[in-house]
Amino acid sequence: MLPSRLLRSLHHPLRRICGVNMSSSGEKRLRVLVDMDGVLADFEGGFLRKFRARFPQEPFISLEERRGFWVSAQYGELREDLCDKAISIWESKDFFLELEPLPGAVEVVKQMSQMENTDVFICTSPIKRYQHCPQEKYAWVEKHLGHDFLDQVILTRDKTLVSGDILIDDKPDILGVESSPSWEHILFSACHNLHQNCPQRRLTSWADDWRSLLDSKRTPDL
Ligand SMILES: Cc1cn([C@H]2C[C@H](OP(=O)(O)O)[C@@H](CO)O2)c(=O)[nH]c1=O
Ligand SMILES: [Mg+2]
Repeated sequence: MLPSRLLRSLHHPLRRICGVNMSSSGEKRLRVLVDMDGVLADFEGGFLRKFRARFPQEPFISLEERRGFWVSAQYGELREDLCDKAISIWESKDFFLELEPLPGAVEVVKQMSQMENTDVFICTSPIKRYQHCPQEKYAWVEKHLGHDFLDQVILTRDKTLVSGDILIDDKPDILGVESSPSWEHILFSACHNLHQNCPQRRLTSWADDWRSLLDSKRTPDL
């Protein structure tokens, strides 16, 4: 490990060679990965609204009764054919684009990305039926966060490959080919994970103290 004063005096490319992600003031930058569905965009609320509108005669699962990450799994348990009916909702055009932002989400992401020594990326998985979803995820970010924020979008089916200090995500188990991802997974509370006893630290909503959470990951200036 190089002494901090020497590190600070190094030019940017050399800092990179040393593997240290430092700002020009010499402080380490914090890289925050923020999930989209269930964290920024209200997937569960949007799904329920559209499911009930499209299948008004069918039984549905209220948000209070939701258990387990996969919506289609719980609908399939309710009645086998409801699994495919559920899937048809998020495979439809405009489903992802028309999701409402979760309370506070847009404001917090804007504030977070303006914080000193903080890089914010949206890290989201598209569904494999790709006709609408990937394009609509970009369009959602442009609509709610602005065109420039498109530089901060990472679409991947494997979040373990993305490097960061924290990943704020509502899915309790985030698995992939990398068995030791660089990020700490912060579980964002959602109707489907509220009753689960998960080992991760939680952010209960965007009204929760996300600033302290970020600060807890910042390493003091060397
Ligand atoms: C099928 C399904 C997808 N999703 C979200 C998670 C992924 O987005 P994200 O990574 O932004 O949370 C996306 C593709 O699976 O849809 C749910 O949240 N619940 C579901 O039941
Ligand atoms: Mg999610």
